[in-house]
Amino acid sequence: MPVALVCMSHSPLLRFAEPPAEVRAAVDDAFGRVREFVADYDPTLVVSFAPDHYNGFFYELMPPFCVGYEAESVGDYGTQLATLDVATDVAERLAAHVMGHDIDMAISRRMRVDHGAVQPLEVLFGGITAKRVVPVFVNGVARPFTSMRRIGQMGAAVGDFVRGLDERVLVIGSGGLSHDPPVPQWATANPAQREMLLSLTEPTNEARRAREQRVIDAAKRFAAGEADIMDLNPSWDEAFMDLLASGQLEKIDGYQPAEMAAEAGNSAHEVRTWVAAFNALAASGPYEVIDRFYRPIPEFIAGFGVMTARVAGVETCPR
Ligand SMILES: O=C(O)CCC(=O)/C=C/C=C(\O)C(=O)O
Ligand SMILES: [Fe+2]
Repeated sequence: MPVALVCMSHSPLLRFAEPPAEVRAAVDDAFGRVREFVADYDPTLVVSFAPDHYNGFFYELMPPFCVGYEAESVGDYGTQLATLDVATDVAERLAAHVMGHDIDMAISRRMRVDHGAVQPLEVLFGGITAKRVVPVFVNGVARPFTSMRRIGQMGAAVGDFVRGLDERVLVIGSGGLSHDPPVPQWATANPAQREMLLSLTEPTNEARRAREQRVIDAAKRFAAGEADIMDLNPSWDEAFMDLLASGQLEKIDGYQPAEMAAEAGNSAHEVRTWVAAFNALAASGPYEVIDRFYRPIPEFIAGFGVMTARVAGVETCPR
């Protein structure tokens, strides 16, 4: 059955920063095109590969990837607070399928997702309960990271399952590209931050707002050239998107975590979701990229990209 793909950056600053009008218009334009692509395709099921930012997954127990059988959002950065319409039966079968193909997929019967998973659903569907979804967490912030090759294999195993479904599946990859927002790192975290990184202690509204304000303030300083965080790396981003567009996914297998962080920032590991999504699509055959957008947007602390793709030669549009 048909498979289509949307990969897109997310940003906690989407509602809290004002890039130059021309940049905001270009992003809105790209979002408009991707919405049109998805509306034409009219998926019956979404498989969403998304990272988390210590709102649902913590160092107490940090899997490289995990399928949610049930999921609720935490409502961070003004995103929707709701229970997702998880296709539990499909999620269970997906986990069993990939585990049967030697991928040690973790599962959660009570997954929490944050803006990383929620924003694409909001942008594409106007809300997070609009479509049946299978959420797949992919660790993109917490060292150590599994190899990029393994992420590709996981994505391919998911894609192998998906192509056997009697559904119109949209795979989403959320996050990336080059960026280095102020997500605490265990090695340099203070005791209070380590407590936060370790385990879920439900933050008060006040604590959550303070946590968010720290990121919003950092973005303002970054856009003014005053923040002590890594620059965006448009050439790294374009080279990565070139590889995805070329179909040579195996060339991404060799990306090394330390080099990724050094060249593109600590949160560049979120591109793992894109790699999983493209490999899932590629399991259905050679694909073609339909649309590609990229802008380095310091106000969002993000090399901000959007790509859409579908299996080549297969008419995914019902009209
Ligand atoms: O609250 C914290 O300390 C974590 C900060 C955070 O959530 C930052 C998120 C950044 C992104 O999602 C991103 O730029 O991809
Ligand atoms: Fe993120």
